[in-house]
Parts: sequence; C-alpha cells; structure tokens
Amino acid sequence: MPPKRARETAQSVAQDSRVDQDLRCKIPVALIVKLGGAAITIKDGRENLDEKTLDACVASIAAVHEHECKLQAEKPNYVRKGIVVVHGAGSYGHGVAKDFLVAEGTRAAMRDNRQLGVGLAKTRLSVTKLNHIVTSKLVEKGIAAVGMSPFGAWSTSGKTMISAGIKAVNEALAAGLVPVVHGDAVLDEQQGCCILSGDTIMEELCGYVKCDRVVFLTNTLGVFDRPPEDHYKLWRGEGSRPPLDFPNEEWEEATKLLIEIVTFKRNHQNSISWVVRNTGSSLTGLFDDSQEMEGSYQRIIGEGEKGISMAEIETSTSANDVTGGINTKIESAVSIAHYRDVSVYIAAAGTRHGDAAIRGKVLTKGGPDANDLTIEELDGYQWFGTFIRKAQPGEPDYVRPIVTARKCLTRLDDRL
Ligand SMILES: Nc1ncnc2c1ncn2[C@@H]1O[C@H](COP(=O)(O)OP(=O)(O)OP(=O)(O)O)[C@@H](O)[C@H]1O
Ligand SMILES: C=C(C)CCOP(=O)(O)O
Repeated sequence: MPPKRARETAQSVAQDSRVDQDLRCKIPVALIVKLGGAAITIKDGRENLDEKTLDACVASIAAVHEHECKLQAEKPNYVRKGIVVVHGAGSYGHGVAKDFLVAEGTRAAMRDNRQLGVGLAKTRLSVTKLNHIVTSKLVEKGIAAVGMSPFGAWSTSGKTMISAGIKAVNEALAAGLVPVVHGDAVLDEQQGCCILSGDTIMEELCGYVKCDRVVFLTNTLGVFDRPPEDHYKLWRGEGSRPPLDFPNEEWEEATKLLIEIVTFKRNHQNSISWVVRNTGSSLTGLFDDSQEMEGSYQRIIGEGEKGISMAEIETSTSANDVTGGINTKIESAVSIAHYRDVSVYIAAAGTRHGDAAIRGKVLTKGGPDANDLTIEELDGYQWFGTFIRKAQPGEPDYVRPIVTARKCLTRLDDRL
C-alpha cells in the first residue's frame, strides 16, 4: 500500500454516510466548474491576472447559461438548470498565504497570532479581489453571478471540514443566481486557521448538489504521468507561440496524458481504487508486481485513504502553492467521480478542450471493445484532457490508450 500523503489543505468529508440529506440541493444543476488559479492567473507572480484565459472561461460558461435560457424560453415546463462556479487563488493568495504560513495556522512555531491574523487578512484581501474580478466578468455577460466567500460559513477542525456553506449555495441556486465560490483562508477549531482549496470545495459541493458534469480547468491539458514541466504549460501572451524546439522530442514521446481514469471499489475494502487503462511503456516500472506487464491489463495506480494515492504518478507542486497542487485536484476529482457517479473532466482552460468540457460536448464514443480512443470527437476534433468516471457494474477490461504528448501538441494551438 503506497504511503499516505501529508495533507496540505483542508479535507472534505462529503462521502455518502456523512452527507446531511436535508441539505441536498433540489435545483437541477448543469455544471459545477472550477477555474484553476494556475489558468486564470500567472501563478508564479503576485496578483497577476491571465485575462485572456479568464475571458475564454467566462465565454464558455455564458454559452451554457444562454443554452439553458433558450431551453426555458422554448419549453414552457422546462426548469432552467443552474451553474456553480468555483475558482482557485493562483497568484491571488498562494504566495501571501505561504509568506505567513496560513495553512499551518498556530501549529507553525516561531510565529505570533497577530502575524497569523495579518496573513489571513491579506490572503483574504487577495482572493476576494480575484473573486470580484471573476464575478464582474460573469455579470458583464448577463449572468446573475454572486460572489460567495467561504470564510465565516465554512470551517475546519485540524484541517477537516466541520461546516460548509451549502445552505447559502442552495438558496442562491433556488433564487436563480450563479454562486461564485473561491478557495479561501478559513477558521480552524484546532489550529486557528487553514487554507481551504477550491478543489476541496468542489468535492464538498458535489456531495450536495447533483449536476450533469463536473469540470476542473487548469493550465495543462489534464493529468500526465509525470510533471508537464514549464515548457509544456500553456504558453501565454498575445499571439505567443511555443519556440520551434518546444518541447523536445524525447520528452514528448516519453510523457503520457492520462485520458481516462476509472474508479472502483474492491470487495471488502472501504477505499476507492482507480486505474488507468493500458498505461503504455512509460509507466512500466510502476506496475503492481502481481499484474502481468501486458498493455491490456488494468494497472492499479492509486490506493489508500479514500482510495487515492499519488504514489505512482509523478507530480510536482510549484514553490508558491499551499494546497497540494495537482494532487489535491486528482484526489477531489476521483472522489467526486466515485461517490457521485458523475463524469468529471480535467482540461485546459482557454482551449477548445476546456470549452467542450464546460459545454458538455465531449463525446465518449465506442463500446467496451473499442481498441482505439473513445473520448475524441468534438465537432470533428479529438478531445484532449483527463476524463474520470466510476467503473460500471460488470464492466469488462478493455483498452483505452493513453496519448503521447506529441499527439496532444498538434491541437494546442486551438486556444480560443
Ligand atoms: N503529473 C502532472 N500532471 C499534470 N499537471 C501536473 C503534474 N505534476 C505537476 N503538475 C502541475 O500542476 C499544475 C496544476 O495544478 P494547480 O493546483 O496549480 O492548478 P490550479 O487548480 O489551476 O491552480 P490553483 O490551485 O491556484 O487554483 C500545473 O501547472 C502542472 O504544471
Ligand atoms: C490560497 C488560497 C487562499 C486558496 C487556494 O485555493 P486553490 O487555489 O483552489 O487551491
């Protein structure tokens, strides 16, 4: 069993047994989407917005909203489905929270509470500034978006969620509004305060709000079997293009985008396990000893508390990050797919792939026997991202190839 990862951010407990049935949202919801801070801001800097990417995300959300309004106008009995937006902090929060060790709260030695309080206050000033920007952009598109900060309504004890502002989100949805929630600094019963990631908020919300699809947008195409590194992140700036030698061929061929993660529960175990089908040669060294080394066997790559461990996918976290980076996202996404049995997508913001995920236009074609990519067609384009779903009862083993980075690259100029 892989070692447990130390928890960097607050933890959701919204698994079935713990979900308060009275708080379940009664409004139909089309989409719960997280706009990753690494996508809508330049995460390495301080309060540095990536406006172009944010605008693209807002345009995609507005398209879903308009589609729902159109259905409502056309069909007299149609109940317009809601949308919930969550966003991360990126350069509006991670850096300042790191400076003041807000995530560790009073547990961190050598610090007085006054400084901690100032750190919490500064972190909140920054994330709420970003929340204002995101919410304003949605309102400009005619969406009745309302910024909703976790601080006050959401809290933790030893980094485990003890209260979540679900009622307020439900009420906003019932009033026809679009809640815009964000990663935040919150109060913690044991350690004074901690950081609550937007990824964890997604997991908690999905315990109460049933929706058609869940989307995490970030600045990479999806989950890779190793860190995409700086040269593979989406390049930014007006008309900017990757350099001609970007990225080098050896890296492209060796690195795989995990296009599908399937979650399942083994008999007599409480944990979720999850597999990537036919991982290809670059994960050879990671196979469970008991498994054959042929491509068509399923590879168990994660198992542990809540069934999820990052032990066998290589990841890295940026120096400024205080919430566990892509690891927290994968944990939350796997937990949502498994416990809520809903399709979850991790995709690149500001690309046609992210847009397709938001609009619900990613088609999962082909049956269990399909020997080729089955998550591919979007207006004739191949979809690149990571699709996460729960294994269906009796689902047979079959092969879904993982695409190489080189193949992905051919579509990366499709920035919206
Ligand atoms: N194996 C991996 N696959 C995909 N991304 C990875 C991997 N390892 C590291 N990363 C990094 O994870 C980053 C995305 O995670 P991160 O938590 O920063 O995203 P975010 O949700 O957009 O940001 P924020 O937490 O600020 O909201 C990418 O920039 C990527 O470089
Ligand atoms: C750093 C703060 C305050 C929130 C982090 O939320 P995330 O960016 O979604 O992980």
